[in-house]
Amino acid sequence: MKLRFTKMQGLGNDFVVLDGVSQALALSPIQLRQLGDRHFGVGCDQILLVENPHHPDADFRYRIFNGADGGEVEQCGNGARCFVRFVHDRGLTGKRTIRVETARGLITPRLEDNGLVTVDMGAPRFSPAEIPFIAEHEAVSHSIKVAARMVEISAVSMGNPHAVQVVENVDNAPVALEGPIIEHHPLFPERVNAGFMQIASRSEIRLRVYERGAGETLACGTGACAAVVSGIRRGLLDPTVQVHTRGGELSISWAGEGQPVLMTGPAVTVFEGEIEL
Ligand SMILES: N[C@H](CCC[C@H](N)C(=O)O)C(=O)O
Repeated sequence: MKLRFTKMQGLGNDFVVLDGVSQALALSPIQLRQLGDRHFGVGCDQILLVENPHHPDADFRYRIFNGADGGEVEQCGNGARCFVRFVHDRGLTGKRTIRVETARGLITPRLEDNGLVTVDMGAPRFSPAEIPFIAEHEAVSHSIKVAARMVEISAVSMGNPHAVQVVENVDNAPVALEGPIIEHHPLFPERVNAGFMQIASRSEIRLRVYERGAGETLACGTGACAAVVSGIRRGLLDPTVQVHTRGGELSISWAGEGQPVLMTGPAVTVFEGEIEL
């Protein structure tokens, strides 16, 4: 079948975005993997499928599939910003603040006058069962065995699971070695996104994320949220933090337990295309 798509990126985290509102779309895992393949398909970190909502309070539903394995996941921060630009630029809504149904609840992105997008990502969750993470109790951090060493990680859910560690310098952090080991760690039954955070100051971090089902990406929006939240809980960060990723900057704010995480950053349309699947 011939499929029209829009290629987008948020800080270099790139997406194939599909309009499931104007047309009914149902793609198989094989077709999703083909879309995500950078050699035999379009190529992207994630595929975003925009649909009409099921939830009565939502304007849209958006589903997220990791490009490398076609697996459906609960949340995507950079994708949420691209989603807003997509529905706005395609005239699917005249609203600038949108209620969006995701697999793990409602989020509220807003298209700002300056072209950036601010997303209320909802409140982070820390209980092991909600991550999910196999642990006796909730804690700010847990020591887990990774290769030949013990690593202190903070387990956080932004709807999707994150394990964040603090490193001296992200440029020489063991992302390639430890990322896949943490992603597939037996203590994370649904796998996990592995964050490597360098504390530059109380209001600035540098971050690299080895993403579940995608490998290291140039930026990870939910990873930035999880890193800032874990840094605040460790007493290392203030409530508003500039996050320097390899793809650019995000601003993340969190006022504390039970409060939503706010993320602000860019969303860019790269090109429109058509592919025979
Ligand atoms: N790989 C993630 C989904 C995409 C998250 C990321 N691209 C973001 O911007 O939050 C997961 O499996 O949970």
